[in-house]
Amino acid sequence: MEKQAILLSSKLFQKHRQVEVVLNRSFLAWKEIEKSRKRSSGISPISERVHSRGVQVCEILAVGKAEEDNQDNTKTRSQKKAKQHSQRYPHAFTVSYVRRTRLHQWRCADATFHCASQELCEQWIKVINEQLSLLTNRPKSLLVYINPYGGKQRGKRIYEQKVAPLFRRACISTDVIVTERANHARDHLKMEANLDQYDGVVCVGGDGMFSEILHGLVTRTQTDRGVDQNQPDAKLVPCSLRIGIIPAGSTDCICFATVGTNDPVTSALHIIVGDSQPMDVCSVHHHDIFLRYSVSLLGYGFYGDVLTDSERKRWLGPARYDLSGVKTFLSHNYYEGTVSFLPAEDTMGNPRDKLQCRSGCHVCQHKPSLKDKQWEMSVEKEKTDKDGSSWNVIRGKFIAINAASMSCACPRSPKGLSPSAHLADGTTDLILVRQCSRLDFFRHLLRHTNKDDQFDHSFVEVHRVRRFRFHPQHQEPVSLEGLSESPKKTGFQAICSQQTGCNYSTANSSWNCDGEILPQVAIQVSLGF
Ligand SMILES: Nc1ncnc2c1ncn2[C@@H]1O[C@H](COP(=O)(O)OP(=O)(O)OP(=O)(O)O)[C@@H](O)[C@H]1O
Repeated sequence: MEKQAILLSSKLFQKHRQVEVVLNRSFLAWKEIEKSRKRSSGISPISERVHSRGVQVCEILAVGKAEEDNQDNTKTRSQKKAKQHSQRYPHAFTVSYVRRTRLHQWRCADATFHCASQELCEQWIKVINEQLSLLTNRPKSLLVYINPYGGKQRGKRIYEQKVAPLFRRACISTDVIVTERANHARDHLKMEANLDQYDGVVCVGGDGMFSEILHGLVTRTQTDRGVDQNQPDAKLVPCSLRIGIIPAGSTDCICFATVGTNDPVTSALHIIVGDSQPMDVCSVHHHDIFLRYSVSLLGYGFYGDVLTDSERKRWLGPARYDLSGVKTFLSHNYYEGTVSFLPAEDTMGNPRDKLQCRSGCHVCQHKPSLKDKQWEMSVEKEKTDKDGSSWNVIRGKFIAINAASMSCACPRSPKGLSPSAHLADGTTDLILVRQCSRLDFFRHLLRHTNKDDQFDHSFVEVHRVRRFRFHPQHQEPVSLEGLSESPKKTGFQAICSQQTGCNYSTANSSWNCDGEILPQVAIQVSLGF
């Protein structure tokens, strides 16, 4: 590897120990040199034990003058020594940086260095700041939406106590909006927010809140660029702003699948250092009318029923999912319909290859370009128009039909619904669970929590697809009014019961679209970007 030129190197003090601190363009390293006498075979040579530490410049959050420590906390001998040193060398700077702890968790650590002179201290601060200013992917200004009612209703506290101090430390300016109603953030993003002044949007909440913000931002981008969302074949224009998630919901599945944990501090640090992860967005239509976007799970049958039931138990908090899960499992409903899908034949991975999608994933990086996709789309249309041969059609009775555009891992199911699903390869994993015994379905569900292959059952099949459609066997009541509006969270049954002449049939389930219930059962789904 090419050795980088040293930008600055000095002998400084960290606590009472002397350290050699070296900075190059990508790394800040400090090494402590401790002299100790070792006795061996009668002679006493002086040996040097070297402890070295370091941090990549891209993981330094901030550098600044160290705050004076006026507290009298000198109890031990080493604390006394450190205090004497800091009095002798009062000019000090603190580097705040990312420290990786257990399993994907990040913490903010501080290293304070005492300098022999004020000039040297200021030089260090200046040179490190110059290097930080070269990192152009870092946000400087963020628009933050907090859902005060998500999860255990701790969103505001989590933001103020754990996140805001880190943003301040990293000199990120923020405009904070605490939402006052459902869809407040979506509507604000769609119509009011002056997006030019921000580098990103932060969502403090759960998956439902993320979905709101995604809809606001994607819709605003399409409207500004004249894209008709009602066209299932329309190529969506990617959003220029990134969305950061501070988990404060009940499941936080999207945060868990992208970061590997649902920890607010870790997420805040990823946002500060400018990490980003592209994400596939599915558009869901009903007879050429746009319904919603989805980035994680579209689930009909089991997961649709769990959500419908759990929405009536919101007062129970996150525990509602467990209760509704057990109730739905015991009901053991299955639903008849036809699933048609266009397999993703040109993708490098498959749903059972046990490859986990991570940041910089090579499968996502080899996703076909927009140009290839446009070509593929016209071929696909020709084939479909002539004989429909490129679409696979499956009719049957299903306990669950799930489309996972990401693993959908969460603390309840660390592997997720589709452990090898990719975040940005332009596909979704379509999982069909056919009618089976309650015991078999239980075995399948159990495999989401252990190492066994959850697709290795005769009644389960999985396909990596670019598009799919579903038609229920039983006619659904039709009301096209207000379809493209976000559905209320009261469920399909409740929506129907409010409409005269609408006869809901329990022969149909409803779609759970990233934690929201869709008002229609027959849907077409295509990958958007
Ligand atoms: N001020 C508010 N009052 C009531 N509802 C709100 C408010 N702000 C946002 N919401 C709605 O609350 C719903 C749930 O929020 P959120 O996703 O943050 O929490 P959750 O449902 O507990 O978590 P998860 O989605 O991870 O299960 C969202 O659909 C969002 O539209």
